[in-house]
Amino acid sequence: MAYIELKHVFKIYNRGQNNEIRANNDLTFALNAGELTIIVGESGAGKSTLLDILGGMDTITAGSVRINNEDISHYNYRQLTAFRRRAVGFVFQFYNLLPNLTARENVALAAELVSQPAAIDDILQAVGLHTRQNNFPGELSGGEQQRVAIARAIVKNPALLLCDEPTGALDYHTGKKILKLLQDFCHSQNKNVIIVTHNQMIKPMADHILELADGQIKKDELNPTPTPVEQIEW
Ligand SMILES: Nc1ncnc2c1ncn2[C@@H]1O[C@H](COP(=O)(O)OP(=O)(O)OP(=O)(O)O)[C@@H](O)[C@H]1O
Repeated sequence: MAYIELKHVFKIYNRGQNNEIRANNDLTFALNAGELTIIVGESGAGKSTLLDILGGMDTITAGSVRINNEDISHYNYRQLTAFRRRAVGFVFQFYNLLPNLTARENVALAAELVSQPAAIDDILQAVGLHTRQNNFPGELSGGEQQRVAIARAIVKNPALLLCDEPTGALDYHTGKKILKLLQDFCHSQNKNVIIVTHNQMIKPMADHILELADGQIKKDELNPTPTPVEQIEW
């Protein structure tokens, strides 16, 4: 069953003017429940715009966006905020942690947003941060900070986890560990994980691959046998 369904989605900046930009230009696709999806494409292809739309952080110019049978395309600001809190976790390239809160406090704050969060101790353990939970972000390495960011996103137990270049600021080995965490979260808990990346080499880890160019879908492929992250080299 489709968990996400987009039909003829347009996101147009400066509509009708001669400098009109079609960041998303007629996107139609469906993602099944429980899929790890990788979205690749050149800079400016419209990947971040699409991720923002899927996460209810941006509105569309035309078309429809259904997520888990909710049509979010006509939601107002308040409805989108409620949708984001309830259903979506975000992981960004530069972590976006609150610097004056410890790792544990960053995660605890996110847990307060939802009615049924996961246990904070279990999540910190799962991302391997239980021994560093009382450290502030500035005292942690890039990889550790990204693990806090993932813990903060998954403690909400979101059905949909959106990741924008989650390994962009990390070295090869640390990046690989982060991707493994994301793949495990998706497959062990049957969650929907979407990763935007410039790295074409990690496509084999995905169940579903979307390639964007000039705001359009150039390829929409299913991968019935995703490769475990530890077996991928790049
Ligand atoms: N707020 C905005 N106003 C005008 N144009 C915008 C705005 N946001 C994005 N764009 C344009 O929309 C297009 C798609 O941008 P987007 O950030 O989605 O691309 P991307 O594939 O994520 O690129 P990158 O890999 O460089 O992050 C680009 O041409 C960008 O300049």
